Amino acid sequence: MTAKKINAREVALNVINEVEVNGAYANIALAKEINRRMSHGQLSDQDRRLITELVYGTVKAGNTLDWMLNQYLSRPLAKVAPVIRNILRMGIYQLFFLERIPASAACNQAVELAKKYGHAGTVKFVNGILRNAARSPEKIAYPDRNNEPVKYLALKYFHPEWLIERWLGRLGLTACEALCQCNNSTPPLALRTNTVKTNRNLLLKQLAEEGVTCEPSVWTPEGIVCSGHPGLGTLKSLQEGLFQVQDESSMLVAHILGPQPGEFIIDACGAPGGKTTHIAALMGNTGQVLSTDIYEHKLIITRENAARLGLTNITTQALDAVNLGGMFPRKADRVLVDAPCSGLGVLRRKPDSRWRKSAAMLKDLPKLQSSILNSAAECVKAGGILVYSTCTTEPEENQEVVSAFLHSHPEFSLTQTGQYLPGQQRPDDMLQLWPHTDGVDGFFIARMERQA
Ligand SMILES: C[S@@+](CC[C@H](N)C(=O)[O-])C[C@H]1O[C@@H](n2cnc3c(N)ncnc32)[C@H](O)[C@@H]1O
Repeated sequence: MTAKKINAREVALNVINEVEVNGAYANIALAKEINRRMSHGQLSDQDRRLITELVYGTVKAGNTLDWMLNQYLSRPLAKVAPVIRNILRMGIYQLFFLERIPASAACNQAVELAKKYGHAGTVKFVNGILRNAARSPEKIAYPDRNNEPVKYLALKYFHPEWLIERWLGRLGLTACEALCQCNNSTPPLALRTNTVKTNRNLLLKQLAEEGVTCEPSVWTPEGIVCSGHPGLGTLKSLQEGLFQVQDESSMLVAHILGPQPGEFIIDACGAPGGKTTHIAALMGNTGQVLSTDIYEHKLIITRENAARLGLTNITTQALDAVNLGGMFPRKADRVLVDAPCSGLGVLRRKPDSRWRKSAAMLKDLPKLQSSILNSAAECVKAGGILVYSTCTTEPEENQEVVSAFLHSHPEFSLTQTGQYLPGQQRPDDMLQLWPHTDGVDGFFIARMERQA
């Protein structure tokens, strides 16, 4: 029996609708749909690539596509039915951003979808708008870069204006533009060698044999950066626990914490265990890492990772980290607080994440981050180390949380965090990494020491 031929654009439309109408996460909804169709043999590699490109592009460029469509519409786009709106968005995305797709194909396919999901009126409407856009692309004139930089950057690079306003004020136009550009690029896949089972050279060799194009990371001694690879799930080296997927900047955190064999270490916001398993490996599978998280279902993944990597020095406990201090007072040699944060340093990882953030988060999160840090700090022994990290770029969640903590905790002092980097050291007291200047995920790390 031959597998039913599927329409890649229709699959993409269904995923985009899931994201827009039901609030699904684009990467999860897309992976689910692709896996389901692959298992039924319905998708070629070419289909898979086109669907991914259409979903990621349409979701990521949402604001710009709506602005573009409004240049050709005589009524507000918001009044158009969601499914038709998404057909239009996907159509105009192909017209303006996917050069290899002929305009006629983009229009015809959109019309076919409108026939299936709309009525005679909507078919005419979709056809009219997209053919007009294809005929008159000059109607799309971006705001002037120097006179209206916020609007220009927001539309040109698909970012919310509130975020551009923030970054523009702090970074200036050139750097802000570079950051936005970087947020639209595909990040490389980074792997952390599991040093309990192998070493980086051996793993590089095995990965090459498995068809992975990769090279050593310059940031950490166990990091590997891949520029091409087959499906991760197919790699024997993954099943054998020879590596953990983890971005290079995230790998720096455990090095800066500096775990030693035999110690007792608490990872206060530990799931799904990227840093927990790194700490445990740096301890040579000795001592104990207590990895806590508020969600038990996430700790299951931590335990699965630990088992796959062959690490037996990890225990997990579901708890609210704001209560940690009373539970393990002065018991730990080192404590890591990898706090829940806005994630503004990792926007390039998920196409819809930039549209899920709000300025309000930057008011609410610091309160939780401070409560967790204050409580977790009580677990640190005299002479012990406390590290606070986030994957965001915003001072309210980073420098300001740490400064307020240090102000109210004179028994802790900041050590020069940049000095503890495993590669090239830096003079920074608190370390802020940026995608556009450092080429890694945006990350913040501060290392503190308890005197008494
Ligand atoms: C940035 S993620 C941690 C990532 C993890 N350290 C890693 O490297 O894989 C933050 C974690 O904090 C957890 N979390 C949020 N609020 C918490 C709380 N009040 N107490 C403990 N964990 C919390 C979240 O469930 C999330 O897993």
